[in-house]
Amino acid sequence: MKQAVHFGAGNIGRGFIGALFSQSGYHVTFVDIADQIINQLNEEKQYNVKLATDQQETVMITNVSGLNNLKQENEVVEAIKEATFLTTAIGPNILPRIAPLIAKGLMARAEASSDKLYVIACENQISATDLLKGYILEHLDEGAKEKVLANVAFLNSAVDRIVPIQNNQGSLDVLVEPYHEWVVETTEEIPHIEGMKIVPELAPFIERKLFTVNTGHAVIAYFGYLANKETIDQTLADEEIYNQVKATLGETGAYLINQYNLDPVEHQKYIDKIISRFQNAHLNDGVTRVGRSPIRKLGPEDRLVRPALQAQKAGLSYTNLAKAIAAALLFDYKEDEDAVKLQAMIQEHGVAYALQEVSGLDESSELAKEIIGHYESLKK
Ligand SMILES: NC(=O)C1=CN([C@@H]2O[C@H](COP(=O)(O)OP(=O)(O)OC[C@H]3O[C@@H](n4cnc5c(N)ncnc54)[C@H](O)[C@@H]3O)[C@@H](O)[C@H]2O)C=CC1
Ligand SMILES: O=P(O)(O)OC[C@H]1O[C@](O)(CO)[C@@H](O)[C@@H]1O
Repeated sequence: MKQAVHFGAGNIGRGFIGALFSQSGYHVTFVDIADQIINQLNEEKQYNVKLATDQQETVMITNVSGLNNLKQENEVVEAIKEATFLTTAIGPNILPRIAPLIAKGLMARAEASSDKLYVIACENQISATDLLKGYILEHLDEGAKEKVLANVAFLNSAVDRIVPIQNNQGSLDVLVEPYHEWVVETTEEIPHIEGMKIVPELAPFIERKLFTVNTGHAVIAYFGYLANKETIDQTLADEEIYNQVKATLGETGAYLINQYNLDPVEHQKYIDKIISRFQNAHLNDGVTRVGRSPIRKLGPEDRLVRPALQAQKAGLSYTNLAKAIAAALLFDYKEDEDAVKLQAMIQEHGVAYALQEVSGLDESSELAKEIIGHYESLKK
């Protein structure tokens, strides 16, 4: 049987990427540090993916097992030797931590076989696979690099499926939205995986997705949090926030249409479809999950700051994006490590310092001034 090794047996791992491999006839070895999930995967060897619809259709996912990367290094290396695909859905900040073990696996594989391996990081981050490749190469000497690179293709991708935090402690089952899109960039022929779309150039896809799905989601999460809402769909029922989301996606949309020559009517349909996905009450998706890791989300290349800077560069409006960035700076959720760190930074050094530090925005820039203005009004 064909083999896939997937790092991160969490929501996207089990609910999306691992499920597609299994449905394409692969055995999936999930690699994670969560003992409970790993043990359960090995005992039950299957789980259900449930669609968040009125009917709650269920798909059974079989041919799965698990390994703990902290305790079973050798077994992970062996699994990598046998795999056709190696994927991750673990969070961009975790990629450097798994890179040494992947490097070991790739080295052992290069010694043992010349079969091709496809490595794809499935994270909400532009060029996540390139980042992972960079971290892996740091752990290989020159000779090893050449050997490894001869038979490994590193492919960037964009992943889109909303998988909320699961309220089913002790179960491997995953509730997911019906919609999904997995776009992988390559010009070579690669083994067919159900639901994987191949494109020669990812930039328009990942920017369109990141600056519509993820920007829109972030706007809802941060304004929802400020308005004491619990979930994304509840927040969207608030007319003022709904209009704020539409206005912000109007700004990212104008940039995307201009940058990638998109058809404005088609792009508006894409925005409307995404807003309807956010309105799915079956997902019960918390604003604190979607707003998680605000330092990452306020990064210069991420879903809020990058489109604002790009819109500014193109002479387009970015005022609603600036307002959303201000709302993100007010996300003081105590259980989020990033949020706690960000609030401490703002408290100690002020918001202008945080914008410089986290988003790379100079306090004298037009964007920073506008964000700080909105920040002061929202704080009241
Ligand atoms: N949940 C969603 O709807 C979507 C998530 N994504 C992206 O997918 C990635 C994963 O997100 P989720 O599945 O939601 O997160 P999650 O928290 O459900 O899953 C992450 C998994 O990684 C594991 N993990 C953490 N540190 C590890 C380590 N050092 N070694 C091995 N395993 C480790 C955790 O135990 C957990 O099982 C993120 O980059 C996210 O942005 C992308 C699209 C949709
Ligand atoms: O996973 P991240 O990057 O923390 O962001 C939360 C996000 O997860 C998703 O639910 C799935 O893509 C996004 O739509 C949302 O913006």
